[in-house]
Amino acid sequence: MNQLFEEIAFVENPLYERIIEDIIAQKYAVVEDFFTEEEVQVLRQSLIEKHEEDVFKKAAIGNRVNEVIVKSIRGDVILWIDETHTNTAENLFFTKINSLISYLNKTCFLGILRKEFHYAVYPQGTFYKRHLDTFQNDDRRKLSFVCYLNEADWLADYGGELVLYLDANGKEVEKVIYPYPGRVVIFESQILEHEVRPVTNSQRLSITGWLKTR
Ligand SMILES: O=C(O)CCC(=O)C(=O)O
Ligand SMILES: [Fe+2]
Repeated sequence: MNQLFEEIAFVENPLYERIIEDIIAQKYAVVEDFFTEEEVQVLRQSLIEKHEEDVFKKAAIGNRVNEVIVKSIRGDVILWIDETHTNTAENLFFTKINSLISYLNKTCFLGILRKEFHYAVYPQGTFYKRHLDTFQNDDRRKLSFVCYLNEADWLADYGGELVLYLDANGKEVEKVIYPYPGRVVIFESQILEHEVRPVTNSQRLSITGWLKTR
């Protein structure tokens, strides 16, 4: 009876199915409609308010217990989001993230138990050199998630492209992704090297995070 109930309760989600198919086929997914336009606006406002409070810190490399700040590698400033003290914007963000996680765990047995997310601001001239999102002796990050919160009139020539380095039958190819507002990129943290190219115009805004096994 219980089992029957669970089978009826599972509703296929076309958006999540598309994300899963793309990640299986190409190790990444780019989604334009993960959040609604209003949600993107609310999240962007939340980032801007917190950034104005001057609580962002220079981003480090290495994990949280072993971090160093190296501006020649990355120049963004970040603020970790505490899921136990969320505002309305962060609440709606985590509602969607949690729904994705529960879907992934049900359909792909990914075993995602933890997550971590931060706001990020890349001031003009900053970048994040080519890297992998996993650390030595720490392979808990499974999927990387980025949502861009730039202004609606963000142009391709403002820089700040995310470049994924893909393998095409042994040959490396670049997948260039522009940080247009609302765009979400999800990719395999342990496989895809990537970089953020220098930002040439004002500042580049985003939320970045990781779905982790423990
Ligand atoms: O903002 C992006 O497009 C990617 C950021 C990134 O690679 C990171 O924070 O590890
Ligand atoms: Fe990264």
